[in-house]
Amino acid sequence: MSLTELDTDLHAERAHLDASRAALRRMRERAEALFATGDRVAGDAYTAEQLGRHMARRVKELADDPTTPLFFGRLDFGDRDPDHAGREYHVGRRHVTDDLGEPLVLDWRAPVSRSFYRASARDPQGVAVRRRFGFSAGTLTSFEDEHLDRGEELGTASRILTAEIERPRVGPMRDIVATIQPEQDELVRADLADSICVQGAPGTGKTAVGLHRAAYLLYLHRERLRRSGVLIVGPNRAFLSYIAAVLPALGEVEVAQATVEDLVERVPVRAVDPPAAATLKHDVRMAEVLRRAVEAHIGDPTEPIMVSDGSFRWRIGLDPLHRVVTETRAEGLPYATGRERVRARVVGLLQRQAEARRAESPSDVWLRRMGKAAPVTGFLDAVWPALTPDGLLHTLLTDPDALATTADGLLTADEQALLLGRAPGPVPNGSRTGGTKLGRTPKATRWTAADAVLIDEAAGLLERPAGFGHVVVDEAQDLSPMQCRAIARRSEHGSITLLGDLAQGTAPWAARDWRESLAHLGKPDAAVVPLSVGFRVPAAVVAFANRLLPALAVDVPPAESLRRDGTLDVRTVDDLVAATVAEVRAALAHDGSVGVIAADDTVDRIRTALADAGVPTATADDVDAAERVTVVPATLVKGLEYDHVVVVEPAAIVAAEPRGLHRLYVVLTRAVSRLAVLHHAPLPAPLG
Ligand SMILES: Nc1ncnc2c1ncn2[C@@H]1O[C@H](COP(=O)(O)OP(=O)(O)OP(=O)(O)O)[C@@H](O)[C@H]1O
Repeated sequence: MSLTELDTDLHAERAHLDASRAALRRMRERAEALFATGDRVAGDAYTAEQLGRHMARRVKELADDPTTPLFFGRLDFGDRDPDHAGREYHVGRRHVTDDLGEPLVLDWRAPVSRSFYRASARDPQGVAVRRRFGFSAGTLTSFEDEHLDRGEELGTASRILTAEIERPRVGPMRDIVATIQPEQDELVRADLADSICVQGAPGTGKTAVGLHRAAYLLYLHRERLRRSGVLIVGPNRAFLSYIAAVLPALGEVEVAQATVEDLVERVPVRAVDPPAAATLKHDVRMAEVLRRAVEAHIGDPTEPIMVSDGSFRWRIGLDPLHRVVTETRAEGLPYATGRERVRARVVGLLQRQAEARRAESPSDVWLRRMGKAAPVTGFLDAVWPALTPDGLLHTLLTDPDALATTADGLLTADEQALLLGRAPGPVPNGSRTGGTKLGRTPKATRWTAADAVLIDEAAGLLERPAGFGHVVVDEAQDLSPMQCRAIARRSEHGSITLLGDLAQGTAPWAARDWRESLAHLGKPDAAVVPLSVGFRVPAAVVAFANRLLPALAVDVPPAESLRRDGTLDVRTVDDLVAATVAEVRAALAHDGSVGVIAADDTVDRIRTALADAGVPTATADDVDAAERVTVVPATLVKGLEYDHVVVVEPAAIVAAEPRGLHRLYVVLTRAVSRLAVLHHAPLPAPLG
C-alpha cells in the first residue's frame, strides 16, 4: 500500500468512526426521548415502571466514552464466502446502526465477529483481510492489515497487540476486547451450559477472560440471564473496585459483584477465630456435622392429633402421622420446605375426614385455619420444629452433648473442643483472636467469618437460596471447601467459570487440586483448561518469581511471557524506608502507576515516610484516586497490577504468614513494566 493509499484509507476509517459516533448519539437520543415519554405511553403504573427501568438501562448501555474507540477491527470477507461475500464489517464494543438500521459497527460478541479473533492463515473462515486499528486517546491513528487469503498472519507479533499490552497502566482495569487471543476467545465463547476452570499463571488474562465471558453470555442469553443474574466473585473489595469498570465499558451494567464474605453475610462478623479453629470450620466435614444437626431435629410422633372443629372432632392416629414424617423425610427437601410439606399433609388428612363426614370440600379458609390450629402446630413443633441457621450453630457451639452426638465419628474430641472454644492457643500479634464470643442467644453472639460460612451452610439446609444463571469466581484457589459449597448453592442450576492459579494460594485451606474444588462446587466434570501466555509480567520478572515455584509444592504449567521489555532490579539497602522513598521518586519520572507492596505491618510506616517526603499516596481500593502511588499491604494485592512495583523486604512478607512464599510469588508478579525489590534482610532462600 502506498503512502497516499494509506492516508486515504486512514481518512476513510476516521470518517467511518465519526459516522458511527454520530449514529450512536442518535440511538441514545432516541432512547432518552422514549425514556422521557415512557410513562405516558405505558398503560399502567407497573408497565411504566418496567419500561422506565428498561429504557434507563438502554440509555446507560448506549453511553459513549470518547476515550475508548467504538470499533477496533475490520473484517473484509472474500468474494467466495457463502454468507458474507464481498462485505466488510467493523467490529467494536457494541452494535451501532444507522438510521435505516444498517450496521455501522458489529458487536464483538456477534457470531460474525468471532472470525476477528479466531480466523488464521490456516483457517481464514472466509476472511480475506483482518484489519486492526491503533488508537491514541480515542483518536484513530493507525491500522495493521493481515491478508489471511495470502497466508499472512501476525499472531502475537502484531504491533498493535504489543502496544496495547505494553501501554502503561493507570487506574482501574481495562477491557481487552480489541486484542483477545484465540486461546482466550475459546474460553470467552464457551457455551452457557459449560462450567470451566481456568488454571493460569499470573497475568495470563484469567480475570479478563472471566469478565469477557460474562459479557458474552449476557449478549447471547440476555433475557434468561437478566432474570437469573450473573455474579462475579472476587477476593476483596480492592479487587472488586479494580475490575468494576470493565463490564460497564462493554455495555453491561447489571452484573452483581461480591466477595464470598458478602455472599454469606447473614450475621455481622465481630470476632476472629484462631487459625486452627478457622481451618476446622472451613473443613468439608462441617457440612456433614450441620446436616446431621438439622436431621437430628426430626422426631417420631408420639401422640395422635386431635382437632376440635365446631361440633366435629378430628383425630389422626400415630400410624398415618408416622407415614407422613417418613415419606417427607425420604423426599430430601430442604428442612423448612419439609416442615411445610408435613403441615400440608396433616391438613390433607384432616380434609379427607371432613369431606367424608360432610360430603363437601372444605374452603381455603378452613384449610388455612386447620394448618394453624394449635394441635397441628404443636405436632409440628414436636416432630419438625422451626429452626434458624444461627440458632442451629449456636446450639452446636454451646452444647457439648449436641455437638458430640452430631460430630460422632466425624470430628475428634480435640476438634470438638476446638469448636467449643476450649483449646487454648497462642494469640498472634496480640490481637483478640479468641474465636466466637458466645452469648446467651444467637443475636447476642459475636460471630466470626468462618461462623458466617457455617451459618450460610445451615441456611442452605433449611431453604435453598436463589441461584444465579452464571457465576464467575476469581482467585478461586483460595476458596475453602465450605466456601465452594456456598457458591455451589447459588449456581446449582447455572454454570460457573472458575479462575485461579494453584501457585497463588495463600489461604490455609488453599486448593491443591482443581478437581477437589470443582467437586465441592457441584461441577465435578468441568474441564480444567490452562492459559499459558503471560500479558502482564515481563520475562525477566517472571524468571525471577519462578525461582519460587519449586518451593510452592504445586503442579502448574509454566507460563511464557509475551513481554521482552521491562526491568528487574534487586538491591540490598541499609535503610528500607529511605530507599523506598527514593525508588518511588525515581519511578514517578516514568508514566504509569506505582505500587509499593510491603508486609501489612510496615505499610503505615511507608505511607507516613512518603507523605513526609511530599509524595501523596492512595489506598488499593481507591482506583480513581488522583495519586499515582499506591501503598498496598501484601495480603491485599492479589489480582492487582501496577506499572512500576516496589517490593519492600521480601523476608518480612514471607515471615508474616504460614503460606508466605506463595504470598511473595503473588507480590512479585504484580509488575507490568518494572520491578524493584529492596531488601535489608537476606532474600528468602529460593530467591537467593
Ligand atoms: N489478550 C490480551 N490483550 C491485551 N492485554 C491483555 C490480554 N490478556 C490479558 N491482558 C492484560 O494482562 C494483564 C493481566 O490480566 P489479568 O489480570 O486478567 O490476569 P490474571 O491471569 O487474572 O492474573 P493474576 O493471576 O495475577 O490475577 C491485564 O492488564 C490484562 O488487561
